[in-house]
Amino acid sequence: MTIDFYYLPGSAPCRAVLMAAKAVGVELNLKLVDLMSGEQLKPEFLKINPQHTIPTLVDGDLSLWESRAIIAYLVEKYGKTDSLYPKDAAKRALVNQRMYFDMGTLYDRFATYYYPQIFAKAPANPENFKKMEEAVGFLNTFLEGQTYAAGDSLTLADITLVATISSYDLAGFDLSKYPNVAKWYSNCKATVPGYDINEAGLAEFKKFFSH
Ligand SMILES: N[C@@H](CCC(=O)N[C@@H](CS)C(=O)NCC(=O)O)C(=O)O
Repeated sequence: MTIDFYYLPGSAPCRAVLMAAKAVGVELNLKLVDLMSGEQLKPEFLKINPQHTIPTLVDGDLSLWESRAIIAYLVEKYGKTDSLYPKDAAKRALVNQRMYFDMGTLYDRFATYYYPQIFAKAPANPENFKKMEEAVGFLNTFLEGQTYAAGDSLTLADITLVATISSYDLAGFDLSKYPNVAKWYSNCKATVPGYDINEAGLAEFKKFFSH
């Protein structure tokens, strides 16, 4: 059965899903949604996702959005093993914590600082920059003595976090001040399946930073 995936290559949460699908080995039927022309607000798309966000996945009767919910579903439904999203309660709890941190803190603070500048030509707010620095500092602490973001092997936490951290990097945020993050990021670039897809998406995302 075809799994439809509504996305844009540059979007960080879409990049996370594309990498996770690659890691799971599941094929997605890619459907571009042009946010710039407001395609997500068309009635056809609102029927699929009334919240009008991408990424959105349609698998049979299931219509699902929120990238971290999507990647958890892909592993649960199609993963040959549970290594990316362990069934063990404590291990899974740690993956979930990192994914919630990514959504509610790390990515949120990136968006709060950069998006008004990119999309509304607003001046930079130094207070919001400090919040971003604090968030990357938290990640640096979580990664102390760790090769991976949660546990001893690659999980969905690494995939979603690297989609975000690569956006920080692209925006010119200096990651070298956070040695654990820098080391982990470099390891992710070499080990996350489909990282080349993330790179290609970043090239699209870059256009917003060059205007
Ligand atoms: N927390 C969501 C964020 C989704 C999101 O905000 N997507 C943006 C693009 S990166 C979007 O679709 N914006 C269009 C809109 O909200 O109308 C996720 O991780 O999937």
